[in-house]
Formats: sequence, structure tokens, C-alpha cells
Amino acid sequence: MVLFNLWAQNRDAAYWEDPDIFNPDRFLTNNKLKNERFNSYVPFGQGRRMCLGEKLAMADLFLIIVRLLQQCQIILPDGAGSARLDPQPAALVSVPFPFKIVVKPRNGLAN
Ligand code: HEM
Repeated sequence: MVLFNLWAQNRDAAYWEDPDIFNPDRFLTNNKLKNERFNSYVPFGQGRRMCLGEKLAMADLFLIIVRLLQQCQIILPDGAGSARLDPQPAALVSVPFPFKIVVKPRNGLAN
């Protein structure tokens, strides 16, 4: 069996500046999505066995994230400091260390 090391590809310093920093702006030019193919960006795998659900996942994530940010303010509890964003080692996927958040409806929206 051949497995691609997607973790290493997605963090290849030859292609990404500060690969371990969470910086969504790296995909933007003048606030618009860069119109280019990103080398070494393979969250859904590659080749014949790449993810069959990529289009569905991207459409769902867009709707879920936009809806959440439109309707809710998501903040850290008072005195919580900052959340730890480095990944917790796991077998196949990385998950964040647990942290608490407060979710409030945005001004003018009902509870
Ligand atoms: C953010 C969400 C998702 C991510 C990051 C993701 C990522 C991946 C990755 C990395 C693989 C392995 C590709 C490889 O072997 O090179 C995979 C396989 C697969 N994914 Fe996803 N996936 C996501 C969501 C989904 C969804 C929503 C579905 C179905 C509705 C799905 C269905 C599949 C299937 C069927 C395979 C196996 C394809 C094969 O072996 O031929 N995935 N996915």
C-alpha cells in the first residue's frame, strides 16, 4: 500500500511561508481568492483515491461557516487567555487541544 504524507505536503516550507501559522490570508490577493493552483495543497488527497466528497464538503463547510459567523459571535471566556492552536498528535487526523468558547447571538438576532 502507498500512502501520501499529506501532513508533510500541506506544510512544505518550500511552498508555504510560515507553514505552521494559521493564516487564511495566504490564499487571498486584494481580498479575493487567488486564482491559481496551489502547489503542495492537498487536504483531500490526490490521485485516483482522492476524496470523493470534496465538492460536498467544501459546499457544506461554506454554508456552515458563513451561517455561524453571520448569526453568532464566538469569543473566548473572560480570563481564558488564548486557545492553543497547535495540533494534538493523533493517528490519522489532527485535533486541537480542548478549549472553551462562548457563543452569543449577534446584535439584533433572537436567541
Ligand atoms: C473537510 C472534509 C473532508 C476532508 C478533509 C476529506 C479528506 C479525505 C482524504 C485526505 C482522503 C484520502 C485520499 C487519499 O487516499 O489520498 C479521503 C477519502 C475519501 N473521502 Fe473524504 N474528506 C472530507 C469529506 C468527505 C465527505 C463529506 C465525503 C462523503 C460524503 C467523503 C468521502 C470520501 C471517500 C468515499 C473517500 C475514499 C476515496 C477512495 O478511497 O477511493 N469525504 N477524504
